[in-house]
Amino acid sequence: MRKSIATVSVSGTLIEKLEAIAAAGFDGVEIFENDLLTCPLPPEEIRARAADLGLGIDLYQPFRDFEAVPADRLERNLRRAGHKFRVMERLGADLLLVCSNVSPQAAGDDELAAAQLRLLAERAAEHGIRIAYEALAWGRHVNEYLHAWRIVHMADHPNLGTCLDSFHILSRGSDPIGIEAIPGEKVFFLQLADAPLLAMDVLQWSRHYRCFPGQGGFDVAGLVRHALNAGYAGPLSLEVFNDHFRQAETGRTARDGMRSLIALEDTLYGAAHPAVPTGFAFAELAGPGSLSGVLSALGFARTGTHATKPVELWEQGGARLLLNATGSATGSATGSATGSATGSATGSATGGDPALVAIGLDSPDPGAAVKHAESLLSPVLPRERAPREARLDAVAAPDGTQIFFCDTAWLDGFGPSGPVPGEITRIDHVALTQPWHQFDEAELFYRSVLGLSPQESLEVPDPYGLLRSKAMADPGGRVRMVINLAQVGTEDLRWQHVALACDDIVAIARRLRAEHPDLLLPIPANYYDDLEARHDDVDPELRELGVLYDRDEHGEFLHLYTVTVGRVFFEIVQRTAGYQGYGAANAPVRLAIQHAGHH
Ligand SMILES: O=C(O)c1ccc(O)c(O)c1
Ligand SMILES: [Mg+2]
Repeated sequence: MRKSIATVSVSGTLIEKLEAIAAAGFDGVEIFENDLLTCPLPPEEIRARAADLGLGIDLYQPFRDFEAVPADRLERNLRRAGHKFRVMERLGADLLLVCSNVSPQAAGDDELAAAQLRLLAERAAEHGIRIAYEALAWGRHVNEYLHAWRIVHMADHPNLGTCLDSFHILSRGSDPIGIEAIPGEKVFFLQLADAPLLAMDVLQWSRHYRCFPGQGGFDVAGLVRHALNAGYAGPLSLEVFNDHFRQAETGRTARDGMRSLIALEDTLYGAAHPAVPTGFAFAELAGPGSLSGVLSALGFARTGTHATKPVELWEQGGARLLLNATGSATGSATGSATGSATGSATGSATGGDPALVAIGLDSPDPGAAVKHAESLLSPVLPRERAPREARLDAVAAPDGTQIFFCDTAWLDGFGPSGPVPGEITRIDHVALTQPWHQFDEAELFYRSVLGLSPQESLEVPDPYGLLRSKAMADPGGRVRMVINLAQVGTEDLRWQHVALACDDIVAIARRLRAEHPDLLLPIPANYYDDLEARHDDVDPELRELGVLYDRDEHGEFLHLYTVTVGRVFFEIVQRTAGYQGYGAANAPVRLAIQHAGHH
């Protein structure tokens, strides 16, 4: 389908926006009036630049507060519209978005609204222009899409149709099934935006928190399906007002928008994800020395050294960690030695401190997984194949973390290794703090490229700010990823952690307290006083051991944390009876203690 995007969705000047939008592969744009008014070029030149870039100008918008007004205001509104029509002719745009009137002067009179919109459509027709009437969710009288359609139907003019906007429809909780009652050819335009599910004033929600489909909580694909069923054949056009997108890198946001539409089309056409990962093969930590002591203390044993690279394999139960002694941007030793070529941020951000640089995922079909990732515009990392080295398919996540799709052959590079019995059974989850402007991009990446489904979304208080957190998991709960966004004053908080699953955390905690008392994060007595006030059946030994506790409707969660080394710390977790969360209630306690250790 034709893919478009409103210029308001990305940062930059109008020309920068057009260039980035074209580079990302879009077919067309909606030009926002503000971008035109602030552009030094005349409309004819903007038109020429767009044409040179291969972009159609699919829509010009918005035209506000037109309909259902007193006669004197109608005259002024028509005069204003006439001016816009001439601008649009110079621009080569033939569709004008008119959004429903928000003014207190508007009358709640559908017949008046229809008559005046008909008049507008007649004037527009003289210029070869069509009008798409859109119900804003906060319109004074018209704020439901079917209401806007009733007025369009009543006005009955070939140059007047409706514009559907997924945000306005879904934010009000309207059922999008009603779209199927609108003749497809009368839907002149379809705007798409997702949003996190927030309980707030709808105008503020729309103007600051919209995001690309697949980054929020709306079923945007479901709505599009209704429009297609109705016979809609126009563009899918992203229209996103977002405070972060307005500041982020233009090209990157445009590409992410394109990724979102490609993923949406995959959903629409029922393309099943070709290779959802089935488990963690490994987590790779780069940075010399200090981590091996922590791993030994946690019960890991070094079981192999890579044939050609300074990388060690450490194992315990089904958990595998790679220690990469280089700690440099050359990144993962398992597959490519040139991850930096993709613009990986990992190395430079690490600055030599231990950091998590790569995640290996057990994949039912690594080749298909990487092809799918590539179709979603993820940078595929170059592969090197040294003797005895497994060929590995990898892509870069938005923050530069390398994601490897593995079959079991990757282990061959480390020579024969036997099972290492121990208390740890496997990797439970990996948590990565994202740069502030890449959080939404990371969510879309993990959802679309890996096929993970969103779980809980939280805001966690930290002593110096607020941490936004989002969890995602595969259907079997074997691959769990948590992405965090640190909004913590001036400090660049970039912690990452690997959570390790076990079946008896009390035994592990007893041993660690006895043998490595400085390794564990100390938990305040106030925490346990409160815990005992909330639950009268919690094992009192948890207090002595510093084990944290949570429960949900399914089961219990016990966990503890190590101190942080470089950017990395470890968590040990024990889930019982299908507990699905991550101990969110305890996150503020952890953050406060971690910060205390850093000051
Ligand atoms: O926020 C607004 O005013 C606004 C304007 C035009 C639109 O298409 C829209 O969805 C919202
Ligand atoms: Mg809109």
